[in-house]
Amino acid sequence: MKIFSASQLKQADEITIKNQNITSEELMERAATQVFEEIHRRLQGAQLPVKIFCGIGNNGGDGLVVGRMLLEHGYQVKVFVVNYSDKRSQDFLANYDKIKEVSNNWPELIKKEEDFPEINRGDFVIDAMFGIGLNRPIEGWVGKLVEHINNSRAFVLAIDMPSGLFSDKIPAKEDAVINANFTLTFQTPKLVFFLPQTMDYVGDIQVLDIGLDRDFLAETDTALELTGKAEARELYKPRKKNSHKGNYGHTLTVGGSYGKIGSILLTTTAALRTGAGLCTVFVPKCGYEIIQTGLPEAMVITDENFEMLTAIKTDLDADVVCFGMGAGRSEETVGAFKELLKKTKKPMLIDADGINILSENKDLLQLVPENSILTPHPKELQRLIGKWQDDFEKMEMVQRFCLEKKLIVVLKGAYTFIFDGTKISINTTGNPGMATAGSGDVLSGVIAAMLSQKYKPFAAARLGVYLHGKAGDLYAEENSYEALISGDIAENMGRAYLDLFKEENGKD
Ligand SMILES: NC(=O)C1=CN([C@@H]2O[C@H](COP(=O)(O)OP(=O)(O)OC[C@H]3O[C@@H](n4cnc5c(N)ncnc54)[C@H](O)[C@@H]3O)[C@@H](O)[C@H]2O)[C@@H](O)CC1
Ligand SMILES: Nc1ncnc2c1ncn2[C@@H]1O[C@H](COP(=O)(O)OP(=O)(O)O)[C@@H](O)[C@H]1O
Ligand SMILES: [K+]
Repeated sequence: MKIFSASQLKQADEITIKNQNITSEELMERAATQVFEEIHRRLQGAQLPVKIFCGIGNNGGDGLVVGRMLLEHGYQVKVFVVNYSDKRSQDFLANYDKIKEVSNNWPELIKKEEDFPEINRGDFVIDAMFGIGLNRPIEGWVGKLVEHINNSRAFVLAIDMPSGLFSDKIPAKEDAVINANFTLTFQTPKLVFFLPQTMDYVGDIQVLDIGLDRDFLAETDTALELTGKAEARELYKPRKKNSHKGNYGHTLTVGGSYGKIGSILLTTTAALRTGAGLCTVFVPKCGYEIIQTGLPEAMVITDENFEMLTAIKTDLDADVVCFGMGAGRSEETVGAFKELLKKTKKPMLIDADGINILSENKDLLQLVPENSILTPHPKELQRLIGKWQDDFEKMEMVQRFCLEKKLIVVLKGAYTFIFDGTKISINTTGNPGMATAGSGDVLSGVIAAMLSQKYKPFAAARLGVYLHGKAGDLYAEENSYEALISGDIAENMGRAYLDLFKEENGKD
């Protein structure tokens, strides 16, 4: 699913109005009807106090329409107009009149702090103050109202966006932003829903298809895309019946050190579970028995050194080399990595200590084969590219790094972002149970196996990250977040593949 910017969405609104020969008021009615239907489906007529806070722009207009429909369906509703200015939008005004026609329960104006209503914990609050039109921080008494709503601990549903969130920048620490439990957003999720600095404001997300012009949406290019089930399914390449293990590539996983052989064992197990044809592991001597016993399916070659990697001597012409997990950063290992880089020509997967070595020896970056994939977590990324002011600057810095070095970066997190210098793909699977030792090692094996099965690097990263998260989700559904250990992710790769082709009421 594409992620459009606020200006692209405004353009989409205009083109839709023109091409479908409707008024903007009709489009608002259509959008807000969807919001109403979703709320009605969830509340089922429950008589809890519903308090709707409407701004005076089109987000407020949506709130008025929802309020009217809830009143018509017998809900216990109070609509408030947060009257921060007199510049009411036309569609707001039209709906302001309409709500007065259906009930004597007219909207109440809020003009100052003294007008704030009481909000109780059991209330259902609808935030329709600001949407994608917010262009400066919420100030004065309106900011205080945001605080008042947040402090109430009522359930808060935001229409389109939580008020106070910008679509293209991070609010300052002191800015007032609604803390929503749930956000019903129009047509496309907004980028800020996925950024570490802003994702907590949004709560659960549901996207409502409000029928904006299909051609415009299809033809308009966006750098940003979400990878959900539909996209992952598109990326998947079925196996040919007439095939052999050579078709699915030979993966060489290189890593481990004394006390950290488990990491490379996890990586290689994951690579085999993801479909690598053959796997060879290169480890220090101390890893020999551990790997042979723990994973009889893999072949093992050992370094001359017992505890760490010192020279990666092998004639194997692997389809993909995956380096770094548990490798450590000793001088000898840095030297071994340098030699490995010199002789590797195909795109590699570099993780963990591999990334740290590159950060400490930036000259090695020029030896990394084009289109290789780096899989840092935020700390590793910072060591590699330096500090950023905020998540927007971080994205720019990563894209620049990818372009300059011709690399792909998989930035791991609650939402994992995949960068290739021009496109950014945001993953939708995964859960907090995956915040556990070794889940990154498993991811390296998964993506390496995708490369060995001849997926193009960007696709390999997208599908690999999606399936890795899905495997974690399927395990957690039955066993809890807490009990998940990283080996479970590898064990559940099979279910993640099968799930690609399961229908779930058309949703992914
Ligand atoms: N046809 C359309 O344009 C549609 C728009 N829709 C809704 O319209 C919203 C966008 O509406 P608007 O563009 O009217 O903008 P908003 O309703 O988000 O904001 C209202 C206006 O307040 C002003 N403003 C911005 N920041 C402010 C601040 N800190 N303090 C005081 N005033 C401030 C701006 O001039 C802005 O236009 C979307 O988020 C969505 O909810 C939906 O009804 C779907 C259709
Ligand atoms: N809260 C979360 N939600 C979703 N995925 C998560 C969460 N926390 C961690 N993950 C995933 O788990 C993996 C952790 O990788 P990493 O930090 O390298 O761990 P390790 O070094 O222990 O292997 C990444 O793929 C990341 O996206
Ligand atoms: K809102």
